[in-house]
Amino acid sequence: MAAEAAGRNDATRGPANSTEMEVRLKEEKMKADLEAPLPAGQEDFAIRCRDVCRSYGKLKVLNNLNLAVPQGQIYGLLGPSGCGKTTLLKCIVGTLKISRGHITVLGKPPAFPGHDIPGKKVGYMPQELALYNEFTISDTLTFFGRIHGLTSKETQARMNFLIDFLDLPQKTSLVRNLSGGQQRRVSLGAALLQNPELLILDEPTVGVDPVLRSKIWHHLVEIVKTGKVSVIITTHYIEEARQANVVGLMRHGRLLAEGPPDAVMKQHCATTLEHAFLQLCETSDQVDSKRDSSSPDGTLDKSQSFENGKDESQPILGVRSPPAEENLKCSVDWKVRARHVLPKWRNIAALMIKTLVRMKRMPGSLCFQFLLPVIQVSLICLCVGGDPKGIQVAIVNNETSPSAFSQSFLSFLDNSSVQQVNLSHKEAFEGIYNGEYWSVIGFGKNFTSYLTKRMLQRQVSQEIIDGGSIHVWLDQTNRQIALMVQKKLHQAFQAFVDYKLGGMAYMVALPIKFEEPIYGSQNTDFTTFVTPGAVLSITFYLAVGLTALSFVLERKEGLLDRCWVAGVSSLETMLAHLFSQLFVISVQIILLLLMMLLVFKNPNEGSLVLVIILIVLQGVTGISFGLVISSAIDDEQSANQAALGIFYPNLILSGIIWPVECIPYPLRYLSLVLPQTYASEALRCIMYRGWGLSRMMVWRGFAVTLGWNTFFLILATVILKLRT
Ligand SMILES: Nc1ncnc2c1ncn2[C@@H]1O[C@H](COP(=O)(O)OP(=O)(O)OP(=O)(O)O)[C@@H](O)[C@H]1O
Repeated sequence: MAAEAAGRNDATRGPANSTEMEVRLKEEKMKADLEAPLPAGQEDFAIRCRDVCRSYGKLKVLNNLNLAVPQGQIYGLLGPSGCGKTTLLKCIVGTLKISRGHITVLGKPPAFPGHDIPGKKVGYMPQELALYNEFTISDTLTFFGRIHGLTSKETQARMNFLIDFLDLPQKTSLVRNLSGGQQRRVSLGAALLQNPELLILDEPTVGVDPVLRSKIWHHLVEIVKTGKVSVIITTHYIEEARQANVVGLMRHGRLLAEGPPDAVMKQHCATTLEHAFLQLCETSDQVDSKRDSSSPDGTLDKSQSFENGKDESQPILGVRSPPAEENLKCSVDWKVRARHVLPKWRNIAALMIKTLVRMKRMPGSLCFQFLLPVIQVSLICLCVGGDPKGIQVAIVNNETSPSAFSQSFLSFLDNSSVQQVNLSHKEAFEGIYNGEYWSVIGFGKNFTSYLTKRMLQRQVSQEIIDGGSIHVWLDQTNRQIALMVQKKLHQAFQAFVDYKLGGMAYMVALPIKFEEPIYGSQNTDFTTFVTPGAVLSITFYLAVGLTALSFVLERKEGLLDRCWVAGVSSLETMLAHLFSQLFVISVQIILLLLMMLLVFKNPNEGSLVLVIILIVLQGVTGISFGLVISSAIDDEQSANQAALGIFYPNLILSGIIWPVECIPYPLRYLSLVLPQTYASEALRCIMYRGWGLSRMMVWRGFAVTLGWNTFFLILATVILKLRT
């Protein structure tokens, strides 16, 4: 149409020049040739694409493309790099959705419920290697065999054949130790494994030596002879496609020509397919430039023509557009639809075994994963929340007598925490200004007599009050140390007056009596507060770390697509990851609890079962959150940034290291909806108050955790589904 339109425009302007005439003649001739009916028996198509469009953002990659792969034949899809071949294959197998048009594969649209495409009817070899590097050849084929539901006997038989046919090394060889060519052959083997009805091979012969290349083509020719297997293959070696029954020449997202290789060469009077293709490209360019120059203003904007989708849509040669009858409405029984949606345990088991085998092959990494939480919780128990030790304080004591009160008082000061250094007034102040001491404690030379007067006389002068006081100058730059020094001084004074006054001590003591605590003990330290929240946080973030990269790497290596084409659904992928990581976090949690309760003697007044369930649920929430990151983000760096970026704000806002009550109000609402705020509180209530699920503060910790869990899992499944 575009060519006709261009022709009409030319006709109004005057006779076309001789080059244009030649182009048009060539075009007409080729059109007539390729529009000739196909030989009998080719009316059945394994694949039909009609007016298929697909864009990446504004880049229109497939442009009203029509293509038909006859049943039981080899179709060679040829075209320069970047013309859209891989995109088309991905649309055919259903890993990419088309923006417009229709595709039928073996009679039904891709991903049609119960059709097994994606599934065992199709063998797909993507352009990327899409192999697990830690697997052996045998593991690889066994994994795909499991997904396709082959018995181990069938898998073994096919494996032996493929190893022999593809000239592969021993089946116990690790994929990562194979050469590039060998790896590609293993990838081809995985596509051929289940004897699929449809083989979709994206450049299977790249990096393969000519002898094996010819062997592969020979095999393809053999398997299509039965008429039951169809093959679509892309290759950069145009000449090898002469062995195909039909070739399609693709450029700029549309098919320039489609037909048997001999016919294509004949009509271009070319001796090779490559020449024929070159000529087609030239003709296409001439038609394009002619169309450009015939636009009203002489400069047709190419992107505009792409946008309206009309000009570019028409193949310059007669590519047979399948009839409209293929707008078939396929109905499907609800049971089949339900089976299609429900996860298959076979696939989940295969994926879980895969993850466990990969873990087994990386024992160092697995041990590290098991030990990391134990190390982290040990560090927290050892280093956070305890009393500072060995704090140097300068003592300026102007009393010299050994029986002086000051000496007695200082003997009650806890020596493990406070290290006393006796100095002169000048040295002590120089030292504290130079940061050598955290405090200066001073006693006047009449401290003993003045303190006695303060204690016993009803009224005393200011001088006596001052002289009978212990003077303390603190370096308040470290609040914890300053608080500790103050606390130790109070304790020492209490012990001193108890010793000096015995039953009369009440006269100088603060009239506040702290009774036995209702919950916890008098000596509860900050570690006790931090540990439960820290345990949840460690479990959550290790689980995020375990999963955040899993899909990112698998997607990048084409493994997700390959599994998806083999019939694995997003939900199955998600559940398999969840279950296999559950194993890892279970071991982590057991080690962590042993360390916390038995080694560091953290108190637990409540149900250990509730404690374990809450920690496991937090781990599962971490896995689910990791799956969200993994499904939404494409590269490792961004996934790492997302996981790390969320770590600090969440830790600070969840009331783990400092009470939520300190958070100013608008921010506190945010804090309360985070996954670990109520959960940490619930864990503290179980462990230190011995509360159970009947208490709101406990059950709401579980409820919030479960809520986040469900939300993350659904979100991850939806994102993964939308992106495949
Ligand atoms: N995920 C993507 N996002 C954006 N653009 C993409 C994406 N994948 C492919 N493209 C672009 O789409 C165009 C077609 O790519 P495609 O991989 O289908 O080409 P191809 O014909 O298979 O090339 P080759 O033979 O080199 O593999 C290219 O311009 C490519 O840059």
